Amino acid sequence: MEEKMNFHRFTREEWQSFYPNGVPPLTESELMQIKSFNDRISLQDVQDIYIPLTHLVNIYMKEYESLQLAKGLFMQQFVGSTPFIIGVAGSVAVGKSTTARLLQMILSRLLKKKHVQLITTDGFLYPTRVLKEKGILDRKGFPESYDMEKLLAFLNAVKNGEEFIHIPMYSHESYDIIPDMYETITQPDILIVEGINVLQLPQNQQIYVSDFFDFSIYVDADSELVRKWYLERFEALLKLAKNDKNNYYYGYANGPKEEAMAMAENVWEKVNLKNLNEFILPTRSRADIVLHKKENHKIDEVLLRKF
Ligand SMILES: Nc1ncnc2c1ncn2[C@@H]1O[C@H](COP(=O)(O)OP(=O)(O)OP(=O)(O)O)[C@@H](O)[C@H]1O
Ligand SMILES: CC(C)(CO)[C@@H](O)C(=O)NCCC(=O)O
Repeated sequence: MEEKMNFHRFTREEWQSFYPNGVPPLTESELMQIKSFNDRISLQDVQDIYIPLTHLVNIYMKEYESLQLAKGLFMQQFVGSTPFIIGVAGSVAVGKSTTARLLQMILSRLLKKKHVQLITTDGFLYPTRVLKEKGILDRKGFPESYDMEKLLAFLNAVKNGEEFIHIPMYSHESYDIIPDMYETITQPDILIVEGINVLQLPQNQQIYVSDFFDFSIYVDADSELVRKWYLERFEALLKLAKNDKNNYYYGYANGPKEEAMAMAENVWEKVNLKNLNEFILPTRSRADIVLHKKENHKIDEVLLRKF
């Protein structure tokens, strides 16, 4: 593929050999902690893929800190430390939040002094009420469904070291922004920002979201596989919805299964696959790292951007 000329391409074995030892493996309790948030995660991936990846992130961080210091010296000014921001992009249901959580856990463990926080851009979606007013309820996840000004202001506040920043929260269960509930970001050293839109170009703004990123990862897989993961996750959501009247899928969960699955297949095709092809996939070449997955979420290839 043309775009991939901009990348060094490594097999899993090659990538793993870049950091084969020199780091103590994760302890049993740390591995259990990882399993506890998703028991399907391959611990081999953690060791083979994520540990070398966090070391690469550390290299980028050291470079970033030294540039910040040199700029301060040049300006003859004290410049406090500025948070390092990592973007995690990719399709709906490709596994961005799982990757982002793994990265957060491993970075916190390897860099014990660093305060690592994680957010998703889902919180910056317009609430359903506003999407309806704008007539774009069926465009959820597309660029116009996000309050990009708010996301940019948030990233700016993080970089400027604001003490407490409150951001809205999104619920996959209610399929909406949760009213009056906020997440608080408290001066992290590293902030991981996960979302389908993190590498997208601006709609009307002067700056890009990615201008705030110091490192970025694109989680990639064949769209047929992602479709399968989307439908599997939907099935799991349906089970949870069965006895929960407040769940958006309550009606579907208690109706014929084929109807519910046909609806999800249609949403995949008309919304999420379309969004992937039109707006998400074209951002892949902007990432510093591409993690390519095959069946069972197994990472078979890692791409590192050349320049
Ligand atoms: N490494 C992994 N091993 C096994 N299962 C995984 C892995 N990563 C993700 N999954 C599963 O794939 C599905 C999608 O993952 P996840 O919710 O992390 O995706 P996402 O990209 O964050 O989705 P969205 O954009 O909709 O929030 C989930 O059912 C999750 O449990
Ligand atoms: C919230 C997003 C946009 C991204 O996480 C996605 O999960 C979503 O809800 N997409 C809209 C179509 C759907 O219901 O899957």
